[in-house]
Amino acid sequence: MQETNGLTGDELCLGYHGRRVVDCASLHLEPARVTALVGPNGSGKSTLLRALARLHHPDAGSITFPGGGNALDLSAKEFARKVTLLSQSRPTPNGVSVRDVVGYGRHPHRSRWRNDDADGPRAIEHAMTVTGVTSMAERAVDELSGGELQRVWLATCLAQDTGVLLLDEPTTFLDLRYQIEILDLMRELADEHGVAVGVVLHDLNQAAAVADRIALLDQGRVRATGTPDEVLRADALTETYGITIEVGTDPATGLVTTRPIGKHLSRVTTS
Ligand SMILES: Nc1ncnc2c1ncn2[C@@H]1O[C@H](COP(=O)(O)OP(=O)(O)OP(=O)(O)O)[C@@H](O)[C@H]1O
Repeated sequence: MQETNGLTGDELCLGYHGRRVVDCASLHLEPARVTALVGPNGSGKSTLLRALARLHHPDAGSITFPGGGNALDLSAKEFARKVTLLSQSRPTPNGVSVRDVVGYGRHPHRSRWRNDDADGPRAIEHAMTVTGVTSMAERAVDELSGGELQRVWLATCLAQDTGVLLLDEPTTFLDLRYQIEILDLMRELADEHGVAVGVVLHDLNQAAAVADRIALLDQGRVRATGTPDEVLRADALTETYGITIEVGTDPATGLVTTRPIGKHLSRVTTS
């Protein structure tokens, strides 16, 4: 495991056009751990992740690597060798092949004047294999389905080969198989390669299953952080989401499970 993996946002204040949307939020992404950010729409998850990826400048607070190095001091290329973000939406280039888009991930590893990225071809092939896009390598990305494209962008991030991987709703658009494979991949990257993974997930049960730690955001504040058992509490979730959420234990796995209760359920619970 690389000891330099990991990233800490401390007391981050973030806003748009003077409107504060994240208020003194701290988030510690540990090496070899998956940290899930959960919370309602608009609670600030993407903004916080984007700030950690240096795509949103903080009004206050710090972003540091283990050992105290200031993430904001690095050049863009140095930073991109350490941290990557799979964002919710990226502009899709026209007529560019899947293999070439995945190759974009190697940009931080290439010098300006010559192609000296010896690990590049292996990293690109590996990233395409684990995301299941090898069979579409020569296709143009603008001809792919939403889920196929999501996997290509994930492959691009993996090819970047960073110690910190930030993923904003990576399972969106994906069918069940690829949702589960991406969760498995996150665990593998953390467990076998020591990567610090920070991931925004809406599915609380997926978060409980994959994450070592969960941060629950509520109106721009981190309401709770800890293990899934510590954070996924019925009272806190019900208050945060504004809907009754029951919490239990999955008898098959022993994992904490959550069940939002909607009126539609009365159709099956009353007869
Ligand atoms: N580009 C922007 N300009 C102005 N306000 C923005 C912008 N992006 C997000 N916001 C606002 O910032 C707040 C936090 O948004 P953010 O996208 O971080 O929330 P989120 O928790 O990721 O939400 P979701 O679950 O819907 O993706 C929201 O009130 C949102 O409307």
